[in-house]
Amino acid sequence: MDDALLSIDALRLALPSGARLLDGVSLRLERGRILGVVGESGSGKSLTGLSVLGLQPRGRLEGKLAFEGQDLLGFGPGDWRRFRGRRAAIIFQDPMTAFLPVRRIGAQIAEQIRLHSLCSRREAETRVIALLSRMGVPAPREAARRFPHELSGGLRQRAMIAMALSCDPDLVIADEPTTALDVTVQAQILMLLREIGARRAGVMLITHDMGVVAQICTDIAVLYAGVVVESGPAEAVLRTPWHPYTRALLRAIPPMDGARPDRLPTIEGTPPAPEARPPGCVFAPRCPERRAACAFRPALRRHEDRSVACVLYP
Ligand SMILES: Nc1ncnc2c1ncn2[C@@H]1O[C@H](COP(=O)(O)OP(=O)(O)OP(=O)(O)O)[C@@H](O)[C@H]1O
Repeated sequence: MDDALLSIDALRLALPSGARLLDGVSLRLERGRILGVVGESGSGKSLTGLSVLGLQPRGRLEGKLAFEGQDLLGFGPGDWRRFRGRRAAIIFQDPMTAFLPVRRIGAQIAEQIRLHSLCSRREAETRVIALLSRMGVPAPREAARRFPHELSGGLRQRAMIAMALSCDPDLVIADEPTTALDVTVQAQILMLLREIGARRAGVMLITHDMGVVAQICTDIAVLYAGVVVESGPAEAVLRTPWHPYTRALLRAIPPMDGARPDRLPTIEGTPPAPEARPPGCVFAPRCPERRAACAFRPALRRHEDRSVACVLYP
């Protein structure tokens, strides 16, 4: 039995229309590790995170999705209610999506605490203040009494992280948690994520920012068109990327020192969106046959053409 905190194997998600959004995602996350899930827009990062919490769009989800060896695909509504918040929590990019706009922040976090643990209203309120304070929210008592729109973006984000951590989840999925924040607040949020990892929880950090990944991740999984094309310890993937797509992603980061190129290299061969692929077309990011022809885009004719993938027709 696989005893990883989270183990995903060949996960596929297809919409009723037949569009394949995830095409074989495989990754593992151990306790105390921070796994950076990277890839360009539309590669399936968020859907992978949402699937772990059973929040993916309606469609056919196949493969293996296990939490501490327990099969998540067999979960019923009651299992998901107990699992979400208590065992696993998600932090979104936009905290306004996590909070109800018409209820005070503190009341919403307290409700989450009371949903998963037997404690009085007063105990829950005390825990909310402690949590907000641990997240570095100044004047936490006052902040708890505010409505979401009355807090700055950075404070709202911390309040959402406080809510996500309120029941001490073993797994935290952070989906672009710092994208909308200025660099100082970004650094503080990354420190918080690092602390969560240090407390033996597992963190899945979904981002397109390789700089963030290099700063705090212990492991990396690179997604491309719904498939993990490369994964491994962060240092190894960053230092000696194996897949051409990973290499292209790293080349696209603006250099911090030395002369800047006039133009950053772009990534050729962005795969067509799943819904745009013709029926029967197989997307093969790891095609071992280097001579395989790609009929979809002229730029992708061969692997040698700096392309990162090929699309094969039956
Ligand atoms: N609810 C949905 N219904 C239909 N298609 C969807 C839905 N959610 C996402 N998709 C499609 O699935 C693919 C992967 O989306 P996903 O949001 O996981 O990408 P992502 O890698 O997180 O991108 P980004 O970095 O822009 O958030 C995209 O082609 C997207 O259009």
